[in-house]
Amino acid sequence: MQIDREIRTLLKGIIQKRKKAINNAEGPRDDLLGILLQSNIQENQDANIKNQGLTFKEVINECKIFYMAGQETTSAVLTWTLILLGKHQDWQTRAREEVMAIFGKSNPDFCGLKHLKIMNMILQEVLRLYPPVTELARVVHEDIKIEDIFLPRGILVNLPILLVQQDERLWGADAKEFNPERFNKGISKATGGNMSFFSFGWGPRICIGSNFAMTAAKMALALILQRFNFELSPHYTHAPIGIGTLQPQFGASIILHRRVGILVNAKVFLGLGG
Ligand code: HEM
Repeated sequence: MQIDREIRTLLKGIIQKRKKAINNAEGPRDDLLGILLQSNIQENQDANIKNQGLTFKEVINECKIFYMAGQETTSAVLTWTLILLGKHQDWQTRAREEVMAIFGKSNPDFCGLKHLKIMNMILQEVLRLYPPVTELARVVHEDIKIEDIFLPRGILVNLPILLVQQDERLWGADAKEFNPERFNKGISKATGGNMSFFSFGWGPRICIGSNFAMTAAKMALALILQRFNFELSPHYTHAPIGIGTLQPQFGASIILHRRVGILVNAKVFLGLGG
């Protein structure tokens, strides 16, 4: 695959540059790439810890995973949030009022983000309706019976996140509608204790970046809400498609109206399609 080759070449260049900097006692060592490389350097230097550190290939793979798992997913959530808030102006207003009450015109900070309850409800609802990862797969390693379902060893089980999270039997008649209010009293109240909301996965392999992703999404959204009113362009066509992550197939045209001073209109194009 050409894209894979290109990504690897690109990453190799970045990694080798950093490795050189580390060898010359320059550049940070305590960020993610620095830590991964430290492990690779030890693997190469110390024969006693062979196979305990990361090989160069593994460092490249980790960088790839973190980019794909971290960047694509969070940007997809932000895209869907802008689409939904562009459509549901009442929730956009509520979110902005909350942001202005907490931060005013100051830059949002980490501490204040924790108090954004309405925004949290909105993001949960976006994650429920448009989970960036739409399904998970698990291989069954030994025969197992779950209630009256028998799963033989070796089969592949698909966990359809998107379908479960829009199932009327679990979420009620308005399951397919955008209603952040359902998360007003938290996730367990919204799910009624069912395992019906797992956009970040579940169990031992649950997403390790979920808090980081929520913080990044809240920060970006707070900055946007402070500065712009926005609406969906009349040209927007609703067509979610799963390619790696769940994306708006024809992109998301959003019309921004600057909030300070004279209103200045700007159009941004998010997601796929152009
Ligand atoms: C809204 C954003 C995100 C969503 C919806 C999401 C979703 C998921 C899901 C569903 C899994 C579980 C995969 C499985 O069980 O097979 C997962 C795993 C993972 N996520 Fe995220 N993720 C997000 C953001 C991030 C961020 C920001 C990072 C890193 C900075 C990250 C890093 C990872 C990693 C490394 C794993 C693999 C964990 C393991 O296998 O033990 N994710 N993510």
